[in-house]
Amino acid sequence: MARFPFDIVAFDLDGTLADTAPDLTTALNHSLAHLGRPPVPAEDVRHMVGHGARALLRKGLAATGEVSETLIDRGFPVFLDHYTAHIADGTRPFPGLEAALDRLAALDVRLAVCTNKLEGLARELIDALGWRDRFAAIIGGDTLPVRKPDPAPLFEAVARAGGGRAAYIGDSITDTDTARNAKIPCIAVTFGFSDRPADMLGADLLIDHYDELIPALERLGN
Ligand SMILES: O=C(O)COP(=O)(O)O
Ligand SMILES: [Mg+2]
Repeated sequence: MARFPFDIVAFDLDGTLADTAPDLTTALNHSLAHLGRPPVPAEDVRHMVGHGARALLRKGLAATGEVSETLIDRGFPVFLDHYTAHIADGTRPFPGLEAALDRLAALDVRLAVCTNKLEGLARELIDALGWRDRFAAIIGGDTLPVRKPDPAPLFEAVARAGGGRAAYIGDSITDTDTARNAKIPCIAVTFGFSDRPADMLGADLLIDHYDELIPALERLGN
């Protein structure tokens, strides 16, 4: 049998590995309520995720009134406290994900996470989902001085996972831009948080379900 074409598969986190929208929505609305703002519907919050927690709060404020750095500074610790305490209450892996990760591990493929979530939150979530041993590297939005779509975090994830031929899996334009900037092949999931259709993201391939991941990687690498 031909060797699997990738040594490392790196994944975005929110909207790619897990549907984190329920807990992000609850924490965002908790911090908005603290600032006297009405809640934002979960369906809108999905499209606000991908640039980190402060950006999420900024978008939540913009959707409900004025935005200022003072308000963000006041709301941010409230958001973080709530989110940390409830990080996996309603967050679930996307269907078929864990079976696909098992199959990749059995093929000796190393796995990494490259997210714009704060690294500490990403690690908390990965632990809470029982995934600590699955990932050889976890790079967050604050791990380096730059974050996605700068290619450096993805390069760092690949390097910390031991280096080699890599592919990146994501759900947003930030992810496909990151992969293009890094010249790393990219698969976009169609079930994530993107507000634009997945076929507009410029990914090399799309998958509608994690059952399609391994065949897609084989096609991408050959
Ligand atoms: O917005 C965030 O907190 C991170 O989102 P990401 O995991 O899709 O990079
Ligand atoms: Mg994402």
